[in-house]
Amino acid sequence: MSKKLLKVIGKTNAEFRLIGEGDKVLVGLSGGKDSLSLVHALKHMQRNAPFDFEFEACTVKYGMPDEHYDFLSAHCAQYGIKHTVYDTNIFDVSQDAIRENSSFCSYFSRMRRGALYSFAQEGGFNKVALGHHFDDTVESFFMNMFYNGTMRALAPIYKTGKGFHLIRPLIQVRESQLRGFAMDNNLQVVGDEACPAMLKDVKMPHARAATKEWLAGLEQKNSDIFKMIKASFKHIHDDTFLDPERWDRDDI
Ligand SMILES: Nc1ncnc2c1ncn2[C@@H]1O[C@H](COP(=O)(O)OP(=O)(O)OP(=O)(O)O)[C@@H](O)[C@H]1O
Repeated sequence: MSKKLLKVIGKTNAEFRLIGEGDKVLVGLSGGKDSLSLVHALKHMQRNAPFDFEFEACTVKYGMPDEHYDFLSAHCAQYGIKHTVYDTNIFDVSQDAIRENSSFCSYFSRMRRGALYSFAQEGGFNKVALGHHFDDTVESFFMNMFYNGTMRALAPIYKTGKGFHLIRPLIQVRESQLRGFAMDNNLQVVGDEACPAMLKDVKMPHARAATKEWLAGLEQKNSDIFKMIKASFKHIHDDTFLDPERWDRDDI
């Protein structure tokens, strides 16, 4: 893993106090480049950080036909990472739960999150880590603004109310850095074939793809744009908007 990538992850960990002494962390491992990078980054952190923590990985299996994660378990075993494939019937249940042409992405993501949380609770983990990166949070920010009418991004850490925190150690890493890591190391990654929606006759989510494309176009014209967005995410003047709750009336 490049020093630059590890430095960003270490800095994020310190800045938002994500993982510390005595933590027991469960990593949601899809097998995609992001969560695979995450387990390797945590392995590095475990060897080098001045604090001790435990972590293991869990892959939620949807119960689709031909859904196998043996190579992922073998990969984890090779690097001494404990990995569990958590069997669910999410795919079967979804046949009734999702109407044709309705939003499947949020459904599967919600169900998957529920399964991961159950596994975390059963195993006594105090943190659950996901592989979201900086491009994800920027896309979510603009999608929330353009399609949901809210200003929110993806939090680096939050308390779930289920007895553990959800953390995103890669939240300041660019997606291209993770793609580079996977390619440089010839990692076999799980792609879209692991997405249950691929087997269903439902609408594909265009909003994220469109937002990604829009941002890529902007970055082509101004290569500093993501640096500027990151700076702006750290300098929020929340009393300059139109939300009355953000105003301190005594101050005006
Ligand atoms: N089947 C799964 N089992 C466990 N965790 C998962 C699974 N699918 C996704 N996750 C977790 O949720 C995060 C966000 O999921 P999403 O589908 O948006 O992934 P992604 O952006 O394609 O990332 P990745 O490259 O890790 O698949 C992943 O990075 C991973 O930590």
